[in-house]
Amino acid sequence: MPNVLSVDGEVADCTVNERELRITTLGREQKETTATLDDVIRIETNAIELNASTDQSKSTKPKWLCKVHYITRKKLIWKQATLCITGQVLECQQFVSDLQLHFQKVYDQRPKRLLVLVNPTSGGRYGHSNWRKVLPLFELAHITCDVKVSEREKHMEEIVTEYDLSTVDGIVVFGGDGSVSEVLNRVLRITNDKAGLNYNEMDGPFTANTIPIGTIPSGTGNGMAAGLYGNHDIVTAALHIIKGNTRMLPLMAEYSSNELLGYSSAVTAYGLFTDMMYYTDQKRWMGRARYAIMPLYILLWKTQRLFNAEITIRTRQKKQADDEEETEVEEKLDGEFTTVGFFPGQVFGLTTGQMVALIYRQTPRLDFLRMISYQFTQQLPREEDFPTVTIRQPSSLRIKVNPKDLGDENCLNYMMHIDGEIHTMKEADVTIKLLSNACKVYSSMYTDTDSQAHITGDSANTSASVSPPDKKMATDNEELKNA
Ligand SMILES: Nc1ncnc2c1ncn2[C@@H]1O[C@H](COP(=O)(O)OP(=O)(O)OP(=O)(O)O)[C@@H](O)[C@H]1O
Repeated sequence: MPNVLSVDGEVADCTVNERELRITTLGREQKETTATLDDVIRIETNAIELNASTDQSKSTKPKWLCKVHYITRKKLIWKQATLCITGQVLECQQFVSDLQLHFQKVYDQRPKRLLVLVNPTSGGRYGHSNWRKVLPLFELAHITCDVKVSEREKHMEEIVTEYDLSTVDGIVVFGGDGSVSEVLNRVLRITNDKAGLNYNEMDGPFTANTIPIGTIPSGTGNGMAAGLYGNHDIVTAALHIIKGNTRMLPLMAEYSSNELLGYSSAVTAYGLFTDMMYYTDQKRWMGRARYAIMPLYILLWKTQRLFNAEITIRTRQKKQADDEEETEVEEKLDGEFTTVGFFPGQVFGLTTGQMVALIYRQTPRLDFLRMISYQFTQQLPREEDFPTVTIRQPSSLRIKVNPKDLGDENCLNYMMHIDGEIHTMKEADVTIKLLSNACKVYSSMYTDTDSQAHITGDSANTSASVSPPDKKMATDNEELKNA
C-alpha cells in the first residue's frame, strides 16, 4: 500500500517492501527514486513529532518526521544522500514502522563495532584527517569505533596481537597498502595459530580470517582499496564497510627456508621489480616523488641485472575440457632472468582467484613499458607479442637461484618484494603459492560471477531477502572494467 507523504517538499507515493523503498512524486512530472534497503544507511525518526498527539486538527506541520539516509552512486563513487519525509502523522507512522521492520533485517547483518587502526604517517599524513572526515558516517550508521593510532612502525601489528578481536565485528585500516598488509598478515597468522595450524608449512592446511578487514585509503599506494571498492575515494570505502558485505580475497603466500615470508594481495616480485622497490626506499628524502622517479630511472637507464635460476612452475589443468578434476602440471625454466612479477588476475582482466606470473628474461626496455600498458587496459598480454617473457597462471612457482649467483656480493638475490615491503631471505630460494578464498574483506563489489557466488553464499554477512545480487552490482562490475 503506498502512503501519500511529502518527500523533500514534494507530495509523493511512498512504498516499501522487503527489498526496496520507492518514492514516486505526484506532481506534473512524475519522478521515481528507488533505494534498495541494502543501500539504506539509517532511518532517523523525529520521535517527538511522531509520538505526538495524532489529533491532526491540532498538529502543526513539523519540518520532518523521518529522514532516510541512503547511498547514491555515480559510477563507482558512492555518496550519502538523505530523503526528508513528512506528512500526516498517522500515515507517516505506518510508513516508518513498515520501513523499520524491513530495514531491521538488513541492519542486523551489519557491523556494530569496529576496531579502527589509523596510521598517521602514511601517504601525505592523511590518516587522521580522513578519519575525521568519515567518522560522522560511521556514527550515522550506529557503528561504534574503537580507534587506535599507531605510534611507530609495526605498532598496528602489536595492537592486533594484543586486542581481543572477538569483541569487534571487523577491522578498518586508515593507511596505505603497507598498513593493510601488516594487519592482514598478523590477523591471518593469529587465525591459523588459534586453529592449531602451522602457517609456516607450505603444504599444510590453511584457514581464512573470520573477522573481515576493510581499508580507508590514506597511503601512497592504495592498490588494495582500488581492488575492493574500484577507486580511492574515502567516502565510497566507508560506505562499503558500513554495508558490511564481505567477500573472500585470494592471496599469494611466499615461503622461504621453511618459513612463511608473508601473504600479499597486490604485488609480489623478485629481481628487477624488487630492486626498484629497494632503491625507491633508499631515496625517502625525495618524498612521494620517489615512487615516480626511481622505478623509471631503474627501468630506463640502469643496466639490467640478471640472475641465474631454476624456476619451477606448477599449473592446474584439466586433461580434457569437460573434465571436472584438475591435475597439477609441472614446468621448469632455467637460465638467466631479469625479474619475476606476480599479480592478481583482475589486474589483467581475469576472474579473481587467479594469479598471473610474468617471467622476464633479458627484455628490451620498451617491452617493459608495453607490458605495463596491458595493466591499464586490463588485458592479458599474449606470449607471442613478448618473445622474452613467459606468461603463466600458476598455482605455485619456485625460484631457486643457482650457486654461482649466491653470496654477499649478490645480496639483492636474497630480497623479495611483498606488497610494497622488502623481505630479506636466508636463502635465495622462494616459493610463491596461490591461496584462493584466503582473506575475508569488506567489499560490496562483485568483480566476477565467482565472487558473486561467494557473497550470496556467505549467509553470515548478507541477507538473502534484501541483498541485491543484482543489476546494480553487475553495473558496478562493468564500470570497474571500464574504469
Ligand atoms: N606512527 C608511525 N610512525 C612511523 N611508521 C609507522 C607509524 N605507523 C605505521 N607505520 C609504518 O608505516 C609503514 C607504511 O605504511 P603505509 O603503506 O600505510 O603508508 P604509505 O604511504 O603507503 O607507504 P610509505 O610510508 O612507505 O610511503 C608501515 O610499514 C607501518 O608499519
